[in-house]
Amino acid sequence: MEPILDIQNLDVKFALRTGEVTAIDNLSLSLAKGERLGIVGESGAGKSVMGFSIIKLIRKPGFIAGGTIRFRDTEISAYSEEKMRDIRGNRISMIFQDPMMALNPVLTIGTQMTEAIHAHMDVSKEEAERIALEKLARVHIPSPEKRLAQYPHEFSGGMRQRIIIAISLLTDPDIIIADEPTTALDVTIQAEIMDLLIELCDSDGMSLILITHDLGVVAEVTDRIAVMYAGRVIETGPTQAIINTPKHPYTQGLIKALPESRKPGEALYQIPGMMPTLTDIPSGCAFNPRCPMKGEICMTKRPEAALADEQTGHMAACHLVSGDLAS
Ligand SMILES: Nc1ncnc2c1ncn2[C@@H]1O[C@H](COP(=O)(O)OP(=O)(O)OP(=O)(O)O)[C@@H](O)[C@H]1O
Repeated sequence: MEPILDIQNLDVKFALRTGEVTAIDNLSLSLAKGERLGIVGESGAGKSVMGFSIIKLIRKPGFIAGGTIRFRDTEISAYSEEKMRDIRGNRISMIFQDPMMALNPVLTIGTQMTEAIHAHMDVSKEEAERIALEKLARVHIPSPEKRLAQYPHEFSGGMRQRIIIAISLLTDPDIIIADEPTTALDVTIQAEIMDLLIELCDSDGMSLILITHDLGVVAEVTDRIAVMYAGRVIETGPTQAIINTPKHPYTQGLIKALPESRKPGEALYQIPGMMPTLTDIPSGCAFNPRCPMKGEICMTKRPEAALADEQTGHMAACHLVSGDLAS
């Protein structure tokens, strides 16, 4: 299927006083229409920087140093800031962990929604209100007419996130990038918001990029997963393949660390060590200091993505998968 978003060889760097560091390293990913893609990895893997790069919201000292980003059949990586505003918050929306950050506490929900509509669409006040009501109903907010006149503090955390999703839907976007959208919410509300995102993708043909450190959540929600480590995608494939037959020792560790993998009476597993900082990425495979299966070659040669399953496109950047290291 023709991808709606296609990222090729993306490099993002930060110009620090001590020199340039690479936050996203030669990343390639594509997203099909209606597809739900999960981006997982521990803190510092580069998930958020990747999400911001897609909508070109990388601020100094960060910059996109190379690669291409195609949205539909247009290359948007070369777009000016002005042209990008037609895409951002319009065709591609991004939502974050804390809905309060995105809402103005002194304006009613109705005002914020209609302002967002007028920023992208030339419609009357009445039409803007109609769209706002329709989207609030779309995200299952009860009594939307009454809710339009209320302020953000009058809503619960879960309801505020629904409002953010409603705002992100105002322009019927093609893609929603959701960066840890439920991390601040309790588990039941988290599941409701995830169900809502699935419903919106299924019914409206919208695509979703779900960024989270929680492999358990992406397993429930996504069709495909990309696992990131130190700015690279180290494994990608259909969700079931990643969960059931992970190939990269890092992904295997993430799965072992899931609460549901714990056996009764055992302590919760933790991958030893930490994600490297950008100024200190090990040579060879960046995961080598933490890898239980490393060999000589892992210390010196960086593994390229190798196909683990041709049919599904399951790939892993590991010398075990390429056959350079005997398992
Ligand atoms: N403005 C910045 N200046 C320098 N380094 C930055 C900046 N923003 C992010 N980084 C670095 O880029 C790397 C990737 O950060 P990013 O926020 O994308 O990670 P993440 O996987 O989303 O983690 P988390 O789950 O904690 O949000 C980190 O090492 C981070 O320190």
